[in-house]
Order: sequence, then C-alpha cells, then structure tokens
Amino acid sequence: MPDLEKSQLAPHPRLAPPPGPVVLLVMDGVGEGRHDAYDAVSVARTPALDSLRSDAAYRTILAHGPYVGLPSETDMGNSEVGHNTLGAGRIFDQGAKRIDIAVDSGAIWTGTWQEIIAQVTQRGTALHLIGLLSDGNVHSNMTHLAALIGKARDKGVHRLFVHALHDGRDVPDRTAEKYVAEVEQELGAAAQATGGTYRIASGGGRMVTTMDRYEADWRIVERGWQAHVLGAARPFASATEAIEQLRKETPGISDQLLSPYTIVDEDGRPVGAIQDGDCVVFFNFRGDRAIELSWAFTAGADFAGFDRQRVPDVLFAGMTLYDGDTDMPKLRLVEPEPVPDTISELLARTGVTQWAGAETQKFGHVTYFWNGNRSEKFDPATETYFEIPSDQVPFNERPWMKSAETADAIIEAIHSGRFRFIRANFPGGDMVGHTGVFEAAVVAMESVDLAIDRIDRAVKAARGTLVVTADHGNAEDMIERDKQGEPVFLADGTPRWKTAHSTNPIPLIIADYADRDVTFRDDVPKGGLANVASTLIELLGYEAPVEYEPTLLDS
Ligand SMILES: O=C(O)[C@@H](CO)OP(=O)(O)O
Ligand SMILES: [Mn+2]
Ligand SMILES: [Mn+2]
Repeated sequence: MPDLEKSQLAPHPRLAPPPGPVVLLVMDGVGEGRHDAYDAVSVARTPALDSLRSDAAYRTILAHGPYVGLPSETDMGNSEVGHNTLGAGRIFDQGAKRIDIAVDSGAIWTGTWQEIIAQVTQRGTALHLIGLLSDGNVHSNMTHLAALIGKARDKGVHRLFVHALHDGRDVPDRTAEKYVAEVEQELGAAAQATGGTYRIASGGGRMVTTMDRYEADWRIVERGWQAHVLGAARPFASATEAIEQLRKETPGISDQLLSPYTIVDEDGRPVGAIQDGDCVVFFNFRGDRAIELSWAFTAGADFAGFDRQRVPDVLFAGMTLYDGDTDMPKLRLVEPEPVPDTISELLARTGVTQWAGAETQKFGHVTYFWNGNRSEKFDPATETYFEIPSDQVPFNERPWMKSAETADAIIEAIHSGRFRFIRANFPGGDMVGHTGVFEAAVVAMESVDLAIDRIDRAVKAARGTLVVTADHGNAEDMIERDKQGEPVFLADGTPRWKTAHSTNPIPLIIADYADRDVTFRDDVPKGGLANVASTLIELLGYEAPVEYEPTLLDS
C-alpha cells in the first residue's frame, strides 16, 4: 500500500484512547419524531435509551437530503447514503443526484448507452428496462425511466419492454397502479411515435420479486428471473389487471408483496421474455438490491444462486456501478463518484483493530455501504466481519429480529479484548417500520433497547465508549401525513400507515466510560451523519483528518 506511513492517523492531543473499545450502534430507521401516538420509538418502552439520553451526551443530527448527498431537502435518507456518509466522514453526491446530473447534461447518453442503441437497432432486438417504479429516490426514480423510454423512442428503438417492480416502501403503499399508469402512458406515446412495440412485460412486488439483498433469500431473485427473463410467472393481460386481481385475492396486501406476474398475449405467450441478442438495463441506481439479479445475468456456469434454466446472451448494463470490488456490472450508464479514504481504511492503515457485524438484512450496510460500496476488507489481518443469518419472514411476524443474537456477538467481541473499534447495525426500527404494522414496530424498538442495555453494561465494564446513532428515520413516524403534517386516516377512521423512511433528524448519544471529558460542541447546529466519523476518530484517540467534516466534540 503506498503512503501507508504518511496516511496514518496522528494521536489526539487531548483524548487518550479508552482502555475499552469504542462501540458504535446504528439503530436503522430510528429518528427523533413528534412523540405522538404514531411514533413507535417513543411509544415503545425503552428504559436504556431513555437513561442514555438523559445521562450521557445527547444531541440530534441530520440524515436526509443535502446532508447525505441527495438532491433536495425533501429527500428522505436511506441506508445506502446514510452508511456511506457515516463511513466517509464527508458528503458525496449520491446515486440519485449523479443520475439526475447525467440526465440533465446528457452524459448518460454516451458510451454504454450508445452501445446498447447500436445493438438493438442494428440487430432488431429488444431493449428491456428492469427496475422499481418509484419516485422515492432510494433505489430508482421514475424520471430516469421516463428519460430512457424517451431517448429510446427518439433513437427509433422498435421493441422496448419494461419489467416493473412495485414499491410501497419508499412511496405511500397501495399506489402501484398510479406508477403503472404513468409508464403505460409513456409507452403508449412511444409506440405511437415509432410504430413499434412498447409494453410492460412483467412485474411483481419488490420484496418478493428480484430485489433481494445480501443473499438473504435467493428465491426472490429466482421468481423475478422467471417473470422477466423466462416469461413464466402467473399470466395476466396487463399490469393493471394483475394488480387488481392480486389485491382482490389478498385484500390489504402491500405493493411490496404483490406476486410476480408475466404479461401474455391472447395466445398465452409472454409478450416480452428476454432473448439472445436483447439488451437489458437495470435502471435502479442503488447497489444492494441490484447485485444479485446482475450476477444472474452476467455470471457463468458457476452461478449458484438458483437454476436459471435459460441464460440469454444479452448486453446487460446497470444504471451505475453496484459493487466496486468486483466491478459489477461491467457496463453501466453512469459512473459513481469514488469514495476514497473512508474511516475504516484510515483505521486499518493506522493498525486499529475493527469488528463489524449485523444480521443478514443489514450486514452489507456496516461493511459494503460503510466502506463506500466495497465489500472487501482493507486489511484482513485487523478487520473482522460477523454476520448473523436473518429470519426469512415478513418482519412484523418476528419483530425482535436478531437483536439478542447481535448483542451476544457484540458482547463477545467486547469481551475478547481484540477490537478497538466495534460497529453494528440493529435493523428492527427500519425493517419492521417498513411493514407499516405499528404494534410490531413498538416491539422491534423494545427488543433493540434490551440489546442496547446489555451492550451498554459490557462497554461500561470494559471502560470503553458507547456511541448510539441511526442512519435515517422510519419507526418514529408511522403514519402518512398531509402537506400540513397532519395525520391521514382512511375512510373507516383507521390510520393510513406509512411504510417509508422519514426526513426527521436522528439521535446521537455518546456514553464515555473512560473518565474522559466528552461533551458536544455547540457551534455545529446542522451537524449530520458526515460529522460522525471525525467524532469516532477522536473518541478512538486520534486527530481527525482535515479533509473530513469536523468533529462534534468540544475541544
Ligand atoms: O429496504 C430498502 O431497500 C430500503 C428502502 O427502500 O431501506 P434501507 O435504506 O433502510 O435499507
Ligand atoms: Mn437504513
Ligand atoms: Mn429502510
């Protein structure tokens, strides 16, 4: 490694390293809400968090929009941008924003896009656009899909198929039909303009179709493959008909869970199965839930995810890079901004031992996202990764998730004495928050609190430092609100439960058990996730690099 000596962190002039480890707990999807009846975080009984808030150093920080590299103040945070920003100590333009810029400047229509257009027009093959119909700006954005359809139309593409994943997680639930109608309109106009075939060819809810992550459940991707590629999912004449029928069969079903389907013609043949010579663009820009399908399209015979049955020879491109280590996918429409010199890289160079762990659902959050979308370690000799297998159920059915097992693993890491920096993620607030089941979200928070209580005692005994924060809000605001912020109710008076993240600030708690004077400075009122890395580096006993956003600690 070049410059290893030069780039080591310097000892902090005032703060000595604590005798025990610095332990960072990221409560996924836990913001500071209104403390009303729809705030599962405050409704939950959380004695550990309550006493930490009152006895330790406590403040809130920002985790949305421009504070994490997203286009606007109204953009809620999410795990990718949140953990990227936590790990980078700086704010980088994130996927959503980079694609917006590339569309505005036209840079997206060079390179890979030209290759795709050349192939489909010269060979008369089809262009397939797979992705999430959403304007949540977390995994995808409808404006990007519209731009792709419009450009294909202008380039005279004759056959274009959209494989539609339904959201209900980053947008209000049960709105799938609205996004479908929007796309159908764009496709209809393009078909008319070109005299070609522009159609939705398959679809399904994102949590059961295609968008698995961290290999939690490959069956999800297999179902997507059958729907999009093989054209072999349950047949329907249109996406609208599929959504209507599936809702009739399971009243109240969330868009996330709509079964996969394939659109067929009058003879029952799939209208847009994927064939040799076709081109495929996965228009999601976020990596975690895009990686597995990308593997399925690009891996050779050693692919072990599921039996693909038929692997069409296609040109496959991602909206952007999904995995920096494996350079995957090889073809992409927009290059990401590299995120160098993350906190883990600096700590590894300095020889600080690190442990990172979480259950499967968020394992990549504290490794891959934390390290700027890289899955590899910087120094295997000093870094340990630990994964606890997640349950494979809707999380409202097991809202405690693996909180206890994660706490066990962290406490073991503390007791081993081998690690100076320990970081972990507790998914409960987020994963259960996304189900829109309020009572379950309360249980999730209580299980996270029990875990924090145990970890807090272990950190105290080891004379370390406990840092508790989050990556964005979710469970603290579980109801849809109107423009004035008032709760929205259904006709029968029940709350319209919200399944998405929020733009709320998040907590930052520091409990130092090493007899050091640790207090927050008061001159960074708009402190955000980007300020956490410098703060952690100081707590570890080093000077934060000047390139990072400043520390939140008093000097
Ligand atoms: O589940 C996910 O993919 C997102 C929401 O779309 O949540 P998070 O950013 O918390 O991982
Ligand atoms: Mn998250
Ligand atoms: Mn989430």
